[in-house]
Amino acid sequence: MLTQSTFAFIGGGNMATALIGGLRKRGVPASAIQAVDPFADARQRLSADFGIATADAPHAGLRAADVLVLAVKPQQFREACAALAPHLGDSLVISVAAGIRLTDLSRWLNGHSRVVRAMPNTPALAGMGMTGLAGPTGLPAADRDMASAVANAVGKSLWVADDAQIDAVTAISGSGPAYVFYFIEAMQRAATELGLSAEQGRALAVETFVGAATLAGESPEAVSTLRERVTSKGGTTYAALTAMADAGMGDAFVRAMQAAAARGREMGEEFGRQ
Ligand SMILES: NC(=O)C1=CN([C@@H]2O[C@H](COP(=O)(O)OP(=O)(O)OC[C@H]3O[C@@H](n4cnc5c(N)ncnc54)[C@H](O)[C@@H]3O)[C@@H](O)[C@H]2O)C=CC1
Ligand SMILES: O=C(O)[C@@H]1CCC=N1
Repeated sequence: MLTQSTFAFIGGGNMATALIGGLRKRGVPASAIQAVDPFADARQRLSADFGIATADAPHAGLRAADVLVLAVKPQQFREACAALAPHLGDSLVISVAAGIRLTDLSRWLNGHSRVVRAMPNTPALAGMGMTGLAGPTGLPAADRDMASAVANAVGKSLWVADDAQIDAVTAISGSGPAYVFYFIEAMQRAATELGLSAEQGRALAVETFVGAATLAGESPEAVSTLRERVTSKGGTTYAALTAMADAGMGDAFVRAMQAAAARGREMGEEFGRQ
């Protein structure tokens, strides 16, 4: 499916780079991918890294793209749609922008209905992304399959029932890598305070995340069971988890993700009003 199709990216930053890398790895030829970015540095990096054609603004050649991926910042989104609209053909349009609602995306593209809202994350750069997807009712099955295939080129994906749930996906897995990095940083800091080197702390923390996440992914058991199995009565883990509970960390984490989802909804209101 992917190797028979053509792709265009509007915005050539972090997320576009991850997705283009994934498509190339899945055998999509460089000649089947193009990108638009007003910044010369971004264009130069894309042609150097992937050998794809680039342009500084939307142009008639975009009509030929089977799939158009919108990967600009939410603040730049409406303007990018306005510049794209006159050159939009019958492409499937996939937006990865946080907060931008499907109805606004479609409206800014003059009622274009082949639209999908996707929320990937930066582990996509390592081929281990997780993407949430939502589409309008009536989205053709072939478009759904194509959006899944694009997302799966950089990891795994799941569909949610409606657009609003993408704000929840954003709060959990879109922003999620930052929470993990935050935790790794704290573990690294603790390691140095406990007499290990920063490098040792990083290796211990990173491998613990990789190992625990792999175990949780492979095990049919509840994650709470896996946690309990590490926690010997009166032992070291119990001491750590008690300190975390006393500090209200579990609740604070849930509140943090609620704040992220709320900000996503707020961005939808803020940018959708325009
Ligand atoms: N970074 C992340 O962890 C994630 C980001 N996203 C979403 O992906 C989108 C892109 O984010 P990043 O790649 O991190 O941003 P980025 O800043 O790395 O890339 C955005 C690119 O868009 C270009 N650009 C600006 N105005 C443009 C226009 N009018 N037409 C075409 N290109 C234009 C910029 O020059 C830049 O290269 C955002 O909407 C963000 O919400 C989604 C999931 C995760
Ligand atoms: O922080 C943000 O708004 C974007 C969306 C998900 C990750 N980064």
